[in-house]
Amino acid sequence: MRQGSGLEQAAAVPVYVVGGFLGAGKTTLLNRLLKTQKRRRLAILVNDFGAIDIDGLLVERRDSDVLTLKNGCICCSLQSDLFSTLKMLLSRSPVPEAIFIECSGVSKLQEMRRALADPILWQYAALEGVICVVNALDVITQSGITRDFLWKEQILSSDMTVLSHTDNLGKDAIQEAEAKLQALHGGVPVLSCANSLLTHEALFRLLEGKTEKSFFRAEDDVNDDFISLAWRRNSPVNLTGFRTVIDRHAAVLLRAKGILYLATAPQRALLLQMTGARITIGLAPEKALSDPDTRLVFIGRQGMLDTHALKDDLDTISA
Ligand SMILES: Nc1nc2c(ncn2[C@@H]2O[C@H](COP(=O)(O)OP(=O)(O)OP(=O)(O)O)[C@@H](O)[C@H]2O)c(=O)[nH]1
Repeated sequence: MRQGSGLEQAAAVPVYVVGGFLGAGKTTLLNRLLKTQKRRRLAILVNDFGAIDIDGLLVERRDSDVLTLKNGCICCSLQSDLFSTLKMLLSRSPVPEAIFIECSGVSKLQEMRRALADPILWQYAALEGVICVVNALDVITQSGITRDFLWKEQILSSDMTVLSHTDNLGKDAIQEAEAKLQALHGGVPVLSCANSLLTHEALFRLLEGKTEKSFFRAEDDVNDDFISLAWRRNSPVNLTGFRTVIDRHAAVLLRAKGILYLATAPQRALLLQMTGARITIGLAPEKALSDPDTRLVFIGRQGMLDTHALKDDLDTISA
């Protein structure tokens, strides 16, 4: 076990980056990995693109440090916050045994690599691997996302891709998705969430054996393509009105998530998840109840999602 604090430690703390497009399943995968790491003292750094911390609520480890960097992207606008948070974690006593960083869905993973390759930082916190979570349904249906520069950048900058949303797919469809990803990013392991190989041991072993990545050049301003709206309201929301507003803007919403209090059950905090056309509303984690407001984040592309119109529409929903 690692002893001592911060700068006196003998070996660098391993850092794992979990990236992937909006709603791909990064938090879900992270929770799954963390469950298998119960005995280790971990620090988890979660980056939410929106101004409200939702992912911090959804990471289930209670006995670890879960820190959130919100309202921007750690690969660019929040890079200095990333450094100061890592520095703070490394100066704790005892230091964490591993650090997981969940990127926002619009983070460029090559930029994350570049940021974490700082030679001073590397002595204390060394990047062990970059995992990119990819929604298998997007790969199979070749949805619009697969033509997106950022979607490809994230895959091409990773050491390993993990296919999510495979649970409702047959074996052939999963193999098709794996083959398409291999064709895009040959030589890099593709694991499926539904695959029994996806144990933490297998995953970490694969990351340890990774080959050095060739440098993938990212365009500089990809993150400027995205825009978010953080919407808060201190009274419950009428579900029919809410659905009408969501339907009106659905075509340009890439992602929506957050905590919702409905007029029909104002005591119950609900978790809204919307990725593409798929919307689910379920019970929110208990810790969400500490804040009685409805708080939602909506993400879309600049020039397509009209955040002012969306806000105006949301504000008019009756209780
Ligand atoms: N059926 C199924 N649903 C999944 C899977 N992975 C994620 N989801 C669902 O997809 C939605 C988004 O999952 P998250 O884990 O929050 O995705 P994310 O990549 O962290 O999202 P952002 O950080 O907002 O980009 C949630 O409703 C999840 O329950 C999967 O493998 N199968």
